[in-house]
Amino acid sequence: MTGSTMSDASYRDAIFSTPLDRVARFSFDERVVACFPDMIRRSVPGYGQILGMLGLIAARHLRHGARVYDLGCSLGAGGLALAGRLAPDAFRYTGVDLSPAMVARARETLAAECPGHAMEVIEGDIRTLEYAPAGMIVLNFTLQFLPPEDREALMTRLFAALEPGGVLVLSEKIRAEDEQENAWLVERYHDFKRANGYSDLEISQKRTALENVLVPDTLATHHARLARAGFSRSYTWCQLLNFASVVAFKSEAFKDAAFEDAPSTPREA
Ligand SMILES: Nc1ncnc2c1ncn2[C@@H]1O[C@H](C[S@+](CC[C@H]([NH3+])C(=O)[O-])CC(=O)[O-])[C@@H](O)[C@H]1O
Ligand SMILES: O=C(O)C(=O)Cc1ccccc1
Repeated sequence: MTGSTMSDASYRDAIFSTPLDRVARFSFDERVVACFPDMIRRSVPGYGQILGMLGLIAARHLRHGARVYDLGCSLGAGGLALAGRLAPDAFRYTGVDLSPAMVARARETLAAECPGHAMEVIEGDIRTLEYAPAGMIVLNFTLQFLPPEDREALMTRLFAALEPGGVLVLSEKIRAEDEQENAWLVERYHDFKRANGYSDLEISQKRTALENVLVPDTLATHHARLARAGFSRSYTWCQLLNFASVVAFKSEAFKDAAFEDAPSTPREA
């Protein structure tokens, strides 16, 4: 490989910059992959900070050598962040993504950037994947793209896959319960995008493309769903405008119980 690896190739996001007769549903195709690092950094407040915290959360909560799933890993940014913080024997990374274009690029990037670390990327649907036991599961802006009716079943399966004492990190675009508060957050979010160089046309066309594709929940909905899935505790540790990140813990108390017997009702830590 010469000075610049394939993984460095990222273009400025101009996908919605020209007027479109018909705005198609947003999808993670080749065009999005080509500009994805620029798109996500200019579009998600706190994205870099949340990635940076993954290593710190893992350092505190991950059993040495345990598996980390990064679900909807896109280009493997979560894996890069963890490998930058943790020793090669501290964890085994499994990224999963449905988009073949994302998976191909993620594999190249992680192979080039994380020598010595155990990094794999699976092309698949996180709703149907057979999960191995894991010490940490990351969903960084992925659950929001699943049909709302599929979200609870996934969280229940992830709870079952987590080892006792394991941690889940769930980052999401959120909706505020109160309509006025929500409108204020969305307006300031559009200001944030404008300040990051997006035009009104880009903001409005992307908004149309994301309708019924990215469906945000409220934080209350997330916490209640996590509790129903079995998580003993969940905390919102980060919120910037209408983007937030939550950690949820599987109690050590499950150590004495068979994995399959984990109850679907919440328990105290
Ligand atoms: N059912 C599914 N199964 C697997 N993958 C899926 C599914 N649905 C969507 N995806 C994948 O979830 C990812 C969401 S992006 C995650 C950013 C990353 N986590 C990051 O930290 O850079 C978030 C965003 O673009 O706002 C895409 O790569 C989809 O292909
Ligand atoms: O751009 C938006 O409006 C978002 O909600 C964030 C985002 C970032 C990358 C892909 C899709 C949505």
